[in-house]
Amino acid sequence: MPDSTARILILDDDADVAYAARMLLRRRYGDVAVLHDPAQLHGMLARGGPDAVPDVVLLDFNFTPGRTDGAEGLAALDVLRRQPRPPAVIALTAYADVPLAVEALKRGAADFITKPWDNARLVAAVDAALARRRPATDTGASALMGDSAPMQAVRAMIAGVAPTEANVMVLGENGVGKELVARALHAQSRRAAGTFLSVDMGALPESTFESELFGHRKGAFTDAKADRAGRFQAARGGTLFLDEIGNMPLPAQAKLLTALERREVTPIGADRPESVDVRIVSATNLDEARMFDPSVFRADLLFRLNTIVLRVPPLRERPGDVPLLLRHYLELYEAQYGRPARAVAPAALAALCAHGWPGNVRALRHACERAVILGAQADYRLEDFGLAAGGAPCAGSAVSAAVPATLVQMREEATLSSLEREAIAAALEQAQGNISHAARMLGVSRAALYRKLDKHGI
Ligand SMILES: Nc1ncnc2c1ncn2[C@@H]1O[C@H](COP(=O)(O)OP(=O)(O)OP(=O)(O)O)[C@@H](O)[C@H]1O
Repeated sequence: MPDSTARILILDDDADVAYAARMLLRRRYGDVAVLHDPAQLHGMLARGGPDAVPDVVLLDFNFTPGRTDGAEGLAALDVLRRQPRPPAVIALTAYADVPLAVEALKRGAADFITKPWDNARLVAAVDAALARRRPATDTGASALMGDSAPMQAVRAMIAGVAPTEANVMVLGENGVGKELVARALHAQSRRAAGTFLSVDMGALPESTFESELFGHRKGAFTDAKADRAGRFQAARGGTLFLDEIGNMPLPAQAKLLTALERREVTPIGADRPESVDVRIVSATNLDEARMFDPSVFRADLLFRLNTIVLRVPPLRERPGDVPLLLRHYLELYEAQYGRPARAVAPAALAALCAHGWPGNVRALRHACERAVILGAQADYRLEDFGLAAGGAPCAGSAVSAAVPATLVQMREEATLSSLEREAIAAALEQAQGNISHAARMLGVSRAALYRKLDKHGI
């Protein structure tokens, strides 16, 4: 498949060769640049920024007339391989020089091609190099399900905004899929091969905020036993997802603002700042009126973060997505628990589509898991999902009982782990999918609850 976002660089001193390669490749790939001298490569890399390093480099090995030892190309290859996100390099050699090609492969080239090349072979080599460099990701838009008009609009907006460098603020209630949207933005961006790092801003204690985000130097404070990179440095070249941004204390907001304004951070104990190249995607479940309240959020920080605002609609505004999501999560849990595939009874499906879903897709997911475990009929009935008509959990259902009551319902086969899982599910139900509230109910931090959600696959 041609990749219209791929960036290719041809580094060859022979203008005719470079022209021919460019004409061939620009029909398939987004951006095909040509340089004639390795010295120009240094200039390009020194400029920095996410576009400085291409995805694939077609690299000639001899530049000075009369030279055939390949040393200039090998030196350029070493420079490229030392980049934080090195491009895939395809060695071009005019001499069918096998020892040189082998040396290039040993030093990290992805492939080699001899000149004059076969067009189909060159395109295949570039495609293969790109595929290896961009790992397939299923956490992007494909995981963001829903064909309703509002979700199609969200997807179209992701596709439009992702390739830009604009900071994006994702707004929406708990459980609507804000993190999935952030991941899709990253997966469809030019930074896709870089890191996607998620930070729960609401859970960062004020005392360690700076060290967590910006890093510290050994000895900067009593516990600083070694240098430590912050999240900004760790996400270099990638996307930093600042989740629950609306829960940040005001002093922490001031520090974040300074970092974003200057595009540099100073680790605690360091005497000079470090520039950081990250794209910021942030998210909050606060509504816009709250975000514009200066006692909650600094306006100057808000304007830095919300260059683009992407609203993810609550599930009740897109009931057309409910059948697809039900099918997806029922099948997922049927497979996980080894239960037979069952259909949702028509009356139950109608009621589930009309349900308010206050905890949004996360609550639907939990309801599906409950139905798979507890459903005892040939098809799923409404009561299997543990929901009441208004959107609140059904009174008297096991998972909607208060957390301690759930814990008291000790069954013979119950393990500590299964009890923990039930307690978490019950707390999430009661908190209607609000992670902060559920964490408070369970007496753990949000970060700890997220770890437990991961552990239990919730
Ligand atoms: N459109 C969707 N398709 C499939 N699964 C979804 C979708 N939206 C959300 N989910 C699932 O719902 C759960 C919650 O999603 P996510 O964490 O992205 O929501 P959130 O808005 O970031 O929540 P919170 O505000 O509570 O952090 C996850 O299990 C996610 O996989």
